[in-house]
Amino acid sequence: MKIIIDDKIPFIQGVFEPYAKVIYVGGSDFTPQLVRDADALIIRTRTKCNRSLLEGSKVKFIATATIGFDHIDRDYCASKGIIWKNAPGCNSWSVAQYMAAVFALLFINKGVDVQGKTLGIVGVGNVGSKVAKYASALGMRVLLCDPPLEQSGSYMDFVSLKEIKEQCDIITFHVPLSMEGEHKTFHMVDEQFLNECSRTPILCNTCRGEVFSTESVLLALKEKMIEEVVIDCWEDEPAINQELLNLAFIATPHIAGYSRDGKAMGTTMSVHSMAAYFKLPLLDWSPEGIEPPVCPIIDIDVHGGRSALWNTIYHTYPIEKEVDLLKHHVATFEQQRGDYPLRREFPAYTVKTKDYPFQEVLAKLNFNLL
Ligand SMILES: NC(=O)C1=CN([C@@H]2O[C@H](COP(=O)(O)OP(=O)(O)OC[C@H]3O[C@@H](n4cnc5c(N)ncnc54)[C@H](O)[C@@H]3O)[C@@H](O)[C@H]2O)C=CC1
Ligand SMILES: O=C(O)C(=O)[C@H](O)COP(=O)(O)O
Repeated sequence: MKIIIDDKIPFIQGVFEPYAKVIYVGGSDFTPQLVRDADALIIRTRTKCNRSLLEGSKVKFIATATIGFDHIDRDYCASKGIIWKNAPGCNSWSVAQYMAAVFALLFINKGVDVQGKTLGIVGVGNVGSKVAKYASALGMRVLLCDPPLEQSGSYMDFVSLKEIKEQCDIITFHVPLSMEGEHKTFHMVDEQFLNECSRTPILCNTCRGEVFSTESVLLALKEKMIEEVVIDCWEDEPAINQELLNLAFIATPHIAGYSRDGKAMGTTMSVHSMAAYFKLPLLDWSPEGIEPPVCPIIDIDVHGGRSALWNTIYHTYPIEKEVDLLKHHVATFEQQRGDYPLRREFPAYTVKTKDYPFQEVLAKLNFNLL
């Protein structure tokens, strides 16, 4: 058996070597020649699995260590009997932590506390539901919009996209990229959407770049129809729009899901799906040696009030450093992703505080308490 694995997938080296010939390559270095005699590919979003890559190959199985799967041509795979698996939810807490870090930076840099503000969440799956949990814990009013889920009979309270546009101070998108159909998300945020926003909102895109029309968002920013944008996912990565980069309040290189925890889970789920498909004895494999945070104990001043809360979140994820890096060195977009520093999620931290209401919020954010 021959397996080709993206060389930026952590924890996986050595796992399949007892059972297969394994080759590690960069995500954009998968070629038709390389994959021709491979049985399986383990990839990330940087490998486009389509006819041009796969035609004539003997690939039977593709595992992507990501939530999104828009980089896989599902129709082509179905036509050739190629099975693929993504890693649903693997890094969803990481994206929720990213959004909490966005709210912390709004307070730290702009003095804006999101408490009492209305957050619209478009797409309430694995990521959106966790963002809702954190936002509620932080005192926001949360509106949920997910027509496919609503139509499927979900028990949640949903609102329409119209209500999101009318009522929200911040709107965040957690939808998959879909190019067609009733619930198409390609350029969901376009000129019409922006014209219909009543409250000059902050817009956040941590799902896929193509969900926003760059041109329309730029115009809306310049005309002050929206307050700010937070962009982690861009059209045409890594050749992103320089003007949008300059104007964005938060601009990061598609790393919202890059906590070490999320990466480890993506690898685990891919190993398990390979094990199930090829009947390998790896169904209970888990990664070893996930690095602890540099400063895992956070000691909080009892009288710190809300600023202590925001500083606690910022301690786990000083997102501003990543924004500065991207704004000053956009040419290294892919390298910044490849060399992403250690980020651990909230459960890897213990907070020492005697302040009871504060403890309650921290517990809802999944911190440990002492
Ligand atoms: N920036 C990053 O690093 C990351 C980005 N992502 C992106 O986030 C997306 C969402 O992830 P999950 O929540 O895990 O996926 P999910 O599949 O669990 O949830 C997506 C939700 O969006 C809903 N949806 C689909 N079309 C919609 C529409 N037109 N309007 C409103 N809702 C719609 C679906 O019904 C579903 O409930 C992924 O597909 C991926 O593209 C995911 C992880 C990390
Ligand atoms: O999981 C997803 O979907 C994502 O967008 C990833 O977090 C980004 O993944 P890679 O580009 O590293 O595959």
